[in-house]
Amino acid sequence: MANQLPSALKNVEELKEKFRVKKPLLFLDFDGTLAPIVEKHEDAAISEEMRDLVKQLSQVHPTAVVSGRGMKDVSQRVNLPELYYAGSHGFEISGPRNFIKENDEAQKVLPIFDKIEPILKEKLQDIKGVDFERKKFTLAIHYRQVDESRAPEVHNRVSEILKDYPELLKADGKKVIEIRPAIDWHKGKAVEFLKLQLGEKDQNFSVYIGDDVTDEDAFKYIDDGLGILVGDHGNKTYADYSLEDLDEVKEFFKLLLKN
Ligand SMILES: O=P(O)(O)OC[C@H]1O[C@H](O[C@H]2O[C@H](CO)[C@@H](O)[C@H](O)[C@H]2O)[C@H](O)[C@@H](O)[C@@H]1O
Repeated sequence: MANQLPSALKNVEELKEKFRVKKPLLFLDFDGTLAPIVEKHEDAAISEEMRDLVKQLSQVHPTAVVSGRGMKDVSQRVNLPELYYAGSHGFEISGPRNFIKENDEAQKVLPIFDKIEPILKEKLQDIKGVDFERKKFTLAIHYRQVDESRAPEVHNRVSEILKDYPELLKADGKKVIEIRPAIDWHKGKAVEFLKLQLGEKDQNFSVYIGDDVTDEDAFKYIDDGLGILVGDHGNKTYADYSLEDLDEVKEFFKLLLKN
């Protein structure tokens, strides 16, 4: 059981009771929550069953997907055009009827990403298995396929280069380093923004489901709802409940859909 948190499955009736008082808005992370973690980031996929459950849920409760992936990438993988999507850890947001919102301050940092990407690639080229994933507003350096003994070297080399770029900061995820604009914006703030698009002011209750340390920004930030941690990322969590894995996520969705 993740982090000794109470199980969202075992407490589902209590949660549904809360939903009767205030209408829930659902915020769902992608990798590790809707799609299983796999070796190569480009192979991640949502199952038909999970997609169908998210579709059904979104017809009952306003739903958004909040991901570290690029916005286009995650929206294509989920492939439910009726949903809102926050990509690049919330720096880019899209929604139905061509809704687009990008973080203006982060736009200014884009040329620095263009500059630093080849430098990092050159510095890390001798470490077998390092893989880059450029999103519009963030750059991921994956090391899932790097020999474990060399992972600290990847971190150290990236930190060393970033010392010259105060406009960027280094964050960690599951076997990935995420380079982000050094701006006070994250998944939690993206959720606050999305609440205004999806719900009515002060009338809703936010439910955020995620598995990674970057989801903690949302767990911490949401003050009118609850967080559900999938699995265990090994760090302190601000979530309120847990689900063990994707099978439990599906089970939880099925119970939410039951009258
Ligand atoms: O916020 P999320 O939707 O959970 O995205 C977080 C990162 O997920 C992806 O990387 C992770 O999943 C990969 C596929 O399972 C895995 O190979 C990798 O080790 C994980 O870190 C994605 O590639 C990143 O861009 C996201 O930021």
